[in-house]
Amino acid sequence: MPRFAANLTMLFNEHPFLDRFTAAADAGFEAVEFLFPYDHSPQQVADMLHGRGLTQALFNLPPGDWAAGERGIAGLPGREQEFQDSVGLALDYAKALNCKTLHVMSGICPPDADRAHYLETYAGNLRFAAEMLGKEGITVVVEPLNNRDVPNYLIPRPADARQVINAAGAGNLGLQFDFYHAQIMGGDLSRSFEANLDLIRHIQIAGVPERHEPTVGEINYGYLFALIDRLGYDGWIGCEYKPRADTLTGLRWLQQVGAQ
Ligand SMILES: O=C(O)[C@@H](O)C(=O)CO
Ligand SMILES: [Mg+2]
Repeated sequence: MPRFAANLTMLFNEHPFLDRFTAAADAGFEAVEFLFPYDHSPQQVADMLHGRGLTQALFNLPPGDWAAGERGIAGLPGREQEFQDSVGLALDYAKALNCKTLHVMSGICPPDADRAHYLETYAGNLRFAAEMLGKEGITVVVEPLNNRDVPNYLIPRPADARQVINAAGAGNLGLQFDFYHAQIMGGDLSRSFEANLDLIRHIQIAGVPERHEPTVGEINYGYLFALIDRLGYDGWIGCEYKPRADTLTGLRWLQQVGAQ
């Protein structure tokens, strides 16, 4: 059965961020992930993580001005210096958390912009990040985001991620395969997962369409978990969903798919 990591951005929101580590450990998780740790010092976050013997599966580089609608800056022409500085900041956290997988968000490409130029920019910045972070044994991942939740995201489909990873051409670049986004962008999940297995370094899950518990909605995760095992993926699977009610009650889905 796959190994699940609690996404602390979405789960355990009953607690302040730093208390979610304890809540996840108490619920039986051995690993966590989250979007951004930057409101707290690396030491504060590391103390909570290591205090409960948890593994940090993944987090994201700074995304630019999130409140203003930015969803990453790595594909935005003219933001290269800011991006390079953000790699250094993320590295400080990754070292403190002993985190070996970091997600670099591409950003949004306005409909009237030169998409090829954005893709070139993203590939160049991914190359930079992969080289700098690779010295610490870190893998850099690209995640396609569906264009209903994030209109005009530069990388909406696994095929777009594959293209830019190939263009960047570094061995420590990979794909973050979020079944929620992949389903919304066309589905065919089993075949798409298998076709991209060579690049997949992290997985995330949620129900579709509401992004609630994996057992709520149109995706048959019991089938997919068996497939994931059969194909030999042994990395973490991030539980990145919005609980319908409280987090602990919602975690009954783990029993329903035979995971615990
Ligand atoms: O799927 C998501 O939304 C996240 O994994 C992410 O990193 C961007 O918001
Ligand atoms: Mg995701």
